[in-house]
Amino acid sequence: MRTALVIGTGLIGTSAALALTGRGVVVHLADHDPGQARTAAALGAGTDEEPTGPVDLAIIAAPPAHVAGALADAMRGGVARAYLDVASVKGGPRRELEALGLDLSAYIGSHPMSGREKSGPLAATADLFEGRPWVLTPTRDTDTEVLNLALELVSFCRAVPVVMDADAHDRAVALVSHMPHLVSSMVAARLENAEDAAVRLCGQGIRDVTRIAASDPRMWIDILSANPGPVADLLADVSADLDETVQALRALQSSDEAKRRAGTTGIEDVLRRGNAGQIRVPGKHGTAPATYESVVVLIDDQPGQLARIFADAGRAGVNIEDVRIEHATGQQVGLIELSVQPSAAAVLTAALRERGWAVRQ
Ligand SMILES: NC(=O)C1=CN([C@@H]2O[C@H](COP(=O)(O)OP(=O)(O)OC[C@H]3O[C@@H](n4cnc5c(N)ncnc54)[C@H](O)[C@@H]3O)[C@@H](O)[C@H]2O)C=CC1
Ligand SMILES: O=C(O)C(=O)Cc1ccc(O)cc1
Repeated sequence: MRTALVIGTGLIGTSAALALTGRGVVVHLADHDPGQARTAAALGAGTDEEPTGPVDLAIIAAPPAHVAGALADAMRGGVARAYLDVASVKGGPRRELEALGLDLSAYIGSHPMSGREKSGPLAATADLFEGRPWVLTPTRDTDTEVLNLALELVSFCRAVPVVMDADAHDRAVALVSHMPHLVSSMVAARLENAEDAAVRLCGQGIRDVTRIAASDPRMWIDILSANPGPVADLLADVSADLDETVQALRALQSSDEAKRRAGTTGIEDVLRRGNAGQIRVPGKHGTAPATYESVVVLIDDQPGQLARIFADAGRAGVNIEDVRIEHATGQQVGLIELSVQPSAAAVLTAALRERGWAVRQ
């Protein structure tokens, strides 16, 4: 990738632009508020001058509700060879684009799983995405060149590509991002009218739990509006836990010893389930790649091959955690190494063989 256009130069757009500029890519910056693009340019993220011809990759980093419109305008203007968005929700924007009747072979949805509670270019950093998962949601229609440019972007930002189906992504982020965001807001909301004497005692625990509650509500209304069902289902589960925990705590206030014992059991249950969930949270840099298993496939170096293999993996219900592509010099074939969870390796191998792929032993 030599040239890129970032449309929406806030936290995410400017962070990607800084990373790309640092890798020698010529980056053009655009925002519906020209002041934001100017600020990003002043930070060294690129130039706010318009490109003179189509760039290699246009990155749409506007709020989710504006993604389809901004993408459609950019595609109709032919500003790039490939188009990618970074919105936190993937199913809705794709369906909006489909409804607009655009040719989506030059488009790929994506979502860097890294961000901050702050917005705007001044909060941006070149290393924001380092070591973090960056979800790509190619479909069978995605051109291989477009997928390759997206992989290049992820690699330039030193993130880890994870290939997923758009709706599976939306269910996953409901669990690991959207529902926790609301819970964080609800905990923080308890502090609004609390006494100063109490708030002064806040320690690291409540800082951790409430950090993301400082985010811009307008952005989160957009995100939650695009993923309401999965988030509501998860919050209903949290709500059931809350009801049981309230009952257990009330039982602890009882004068009846048996009830108090039941209360202790109830509290212990939620705390132990919390321990069991917490140990599954990967460290900042995700699960170590060493825990993945590789499935290696020989592919023809032809348009659409990569997108097809990812779509077949998605259909088999397997998430690709990482990809490495090796092109055999002078030959029309390449080797693609798909890293997956160990439990998924056999499933993926069988599913790909069934669909005619040359999976290596
Ligand atoms: N904030 C976070 O932690 C993360 C956000 N995202 C996604 O990244 C995207 C951008 O989010 P942030 O950078 O946090 O927001 P931000 O508020 O920092 O920046 C958004 C920028 O887009 C501009 N904009 C709005 N509508 C536009 C349009 N139609 N055309 C051009 N520019 C437009 C705004 O002026 C603003 O400068 C969103 O889709 C969000 O879901 C993804 C991962 C993390
Ligand atoms: O600040 C944090 O820890 C986040 O998790 C931020 C975040 C916000 C929105 C996303 O779509 C992804 C990440």
